[in-house]
Amino acid sequence: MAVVNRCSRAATAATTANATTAPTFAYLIRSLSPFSSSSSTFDPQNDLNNRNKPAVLGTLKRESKGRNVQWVFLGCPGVGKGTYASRLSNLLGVPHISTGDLVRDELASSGPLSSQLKEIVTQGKLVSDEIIIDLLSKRLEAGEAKGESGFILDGFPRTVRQAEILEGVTDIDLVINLKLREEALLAKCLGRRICSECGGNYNVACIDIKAENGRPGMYMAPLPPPPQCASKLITRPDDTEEVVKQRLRIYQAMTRPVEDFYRSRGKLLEFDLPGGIPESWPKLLCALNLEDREDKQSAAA
Ligand SMILES: Nc1ncnc2c1ncn2[C@@H]1O[C@H](COP(=O)(O)OP(=O)(O)O)[C@@H](O)[C@H]1O
Repeated sequence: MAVVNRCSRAATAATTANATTAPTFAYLIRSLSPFSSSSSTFDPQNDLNNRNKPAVLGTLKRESKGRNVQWVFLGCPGVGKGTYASRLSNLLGVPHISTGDLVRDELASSGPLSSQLKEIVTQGKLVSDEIIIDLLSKRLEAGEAKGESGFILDGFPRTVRQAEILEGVTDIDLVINLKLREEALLAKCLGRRICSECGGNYNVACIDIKAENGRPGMYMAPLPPPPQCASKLITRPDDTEEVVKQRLRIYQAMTRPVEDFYRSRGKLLEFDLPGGIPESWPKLLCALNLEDREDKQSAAA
């Protein structure tokens, strides 16, 4: 995918050379104990003037200090964090790091943590901050060794403590808070399918919410697998109705406060998904002042 910087704001960080390194394992672990307080970049005047707009979109150049973007995706289970984080990662050339994927990789590896994690994940609970930071640190460290810089985090931070630890070790430029109507979230989770062979993500749910009481309708087409994956689809064990409802409750209790954490620092970009990918992707790019030339060309073809 080709990226064009339309207004020189969000994309600036993506196109400049690497100047700082990703947080390292040692940094993150050191910050765990004793518990470190956050290094706030809160600017009350800026925040007051930009109630609905993250200050960071206007000041990204200064905050990014010439390195690749360090963005975070927030949002309820099923909202589509993985889909949009992965698209942006391709567009901006930075790694998409999903802590959910790290947990699932660890589960699949049958390592020492595996059985402990299985119990937690299948109950829809959160893994401890210590374990998740350990997994994330190892992933960042491996990426650093390969020359990666910047990241789009998906699924981290999920608690205020995780956000504070992250804040203590590196600057997050922007936090994209994806939002979707509640009635669509459960259906989207239950419709998720993964190809057991290639790892591709699909969704068999067709969301068709009718307009009602002045509220507009919403349509999200399924994302069907290609024929070669159709017979190899699996469902995540934590995508059952009972577990998804539990994950949604935990999101409200543990992760909702993370939105306030970043809102108060002027870093939160609220994005209401208007529908499926064809509608939402161009609007998200527009909100980020980015343009996907290849996407436009293929749409025009
Ligand atoms: N930052 C985190 N902190 C604690 N647990 C996590 C974190 N990220 C992932 N997990 C664990 O992995 C599971 C799957 O995460 P993820 O794929 O991000 O799911 P979701 O679809 O709920 O966003 C979570 O329910 C939780 O058990």
